[in-house]
Amino acid sequence: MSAPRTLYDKIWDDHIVSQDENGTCLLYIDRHLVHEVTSPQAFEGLRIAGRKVRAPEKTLAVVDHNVPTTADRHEGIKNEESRIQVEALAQNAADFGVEYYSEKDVRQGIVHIVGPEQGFTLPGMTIVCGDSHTSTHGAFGALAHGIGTSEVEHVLATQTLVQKKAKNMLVRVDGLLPQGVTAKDIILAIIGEIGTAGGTGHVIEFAGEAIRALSMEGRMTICNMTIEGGARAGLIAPDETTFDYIKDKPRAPKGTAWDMAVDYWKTLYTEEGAHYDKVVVLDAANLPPIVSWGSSPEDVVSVQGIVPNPDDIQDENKRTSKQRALDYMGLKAGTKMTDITVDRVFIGSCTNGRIEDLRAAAKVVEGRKVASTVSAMIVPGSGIVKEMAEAEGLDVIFKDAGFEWREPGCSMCLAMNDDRLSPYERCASTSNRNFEGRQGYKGRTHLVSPAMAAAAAVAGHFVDIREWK
Ligand SMILES: CC(C)[C@H](C(=O)O)[C@@H](O)C(=O)O
Ligand code: SF4
Repeated sequence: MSAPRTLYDKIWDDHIVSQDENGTCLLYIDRHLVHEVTSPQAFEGLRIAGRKVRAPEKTLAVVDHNVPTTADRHEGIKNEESRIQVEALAQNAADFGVEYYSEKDVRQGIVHIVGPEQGFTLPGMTIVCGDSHTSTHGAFGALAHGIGTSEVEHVLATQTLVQKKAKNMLVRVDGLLPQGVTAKDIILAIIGEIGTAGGTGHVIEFAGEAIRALSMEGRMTICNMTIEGGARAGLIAPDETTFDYIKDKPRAPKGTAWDMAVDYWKTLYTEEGAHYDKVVVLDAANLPPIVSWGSSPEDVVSVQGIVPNPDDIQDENKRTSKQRALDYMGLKAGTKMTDITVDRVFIGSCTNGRIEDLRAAAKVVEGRKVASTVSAMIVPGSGIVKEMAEAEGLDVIFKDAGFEWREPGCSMCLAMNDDRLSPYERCASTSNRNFEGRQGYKGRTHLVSPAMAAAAAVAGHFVDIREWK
């Protein structure tokens, strides 16, 4: 009998085209997502070599990073650099016969929100994109990770990728989340515990009662940020929640193909006794809402906590780097997190720009007003999310409260379009990265859940959402 296998082992084994003596494999790639930032040279490479895209039907292109999020974008993109990148993708998609969602298409949005929404992302698949947050798709029990531009070219040309297998890591989250605590808090707490290098060389499978209880949106939030914990990819075994989400999505299998697919998807779980190289266990029932205080996603504390004191750190390098983070963030050790005021609030990104995130934020702000000291914006992750939200009247709730209601895109998650922080502005953000300059030169980012961001917008400072009435 063969040794029990993990979910990762199974998907890996199912996609091996060939294998070297040193273990390097050629993997078959089921789905390739493409955006405007990391694809221009890849398409250019094909052009120069006179090659075609091997499997256009397994490739989907969408613009997200550079598109403006203001309503007037439909009249054309004013920023020259952005316009050139967006036009290049449109041209490349047309030239190579790849399906493309432009900023005028309701299906357009952040690539990692679009894939699942269209049923392009399915369990058991290998999925790549020239983007680190491709790990998001692991929520469906797909092996999904980011690749570099030369690999984008390789996948476009061959529909395969050269890979070495990573190790297996398990993160088990037991118990159930308390009221007000979300998937975002789980993943921030995990990264706080394992550090940004904690998952290096591993694929993390998330399991346990708390993960099972999450919606697909919550699972995507968790897998999205796996990459911030250093792992190659994140995985969650598919179950009824997954199948319910996928059913009837535009590209999902239909009829008997659906039944056959579900039968296969049900085999995608880790077998009893399978080996993990590393195991981390967390208790969801004791988790508080989390806020990041520094310039790394591992710099996190409970909203009831204080800004930590770097002097307490033994390791000199670490002490210096955390002191630098405090200086950058303009914070003093010992400050209560709830005393920190914010200037901006950004609700969106591939971490938290889905319908459930907007519902959670709307629930918090309904009938209230954004503080006069705060400027706040909601950026739906896709045109479909925007449409759904508007059908439910969420846009009205947000606009009445004083939020800006924008068009879909990466927006202020990264300073690659017009949405950005000014120097020293402090932002409660539902995105995934808080590096120096991430949201704009000298901007200060605090990572939080959508409900926490919404509450900060109203209060003007961080508040414990568990006490929100
Ligand atoms: C621009 C892109 C290559 C980048 C990534 O790979 O993640 C971006 O999406 C990000 O979040 O920093
Ligand atoms: S929303 Fe942010 S993290 Fe996601 S793909 Fe866009 S820039 Fe990257």
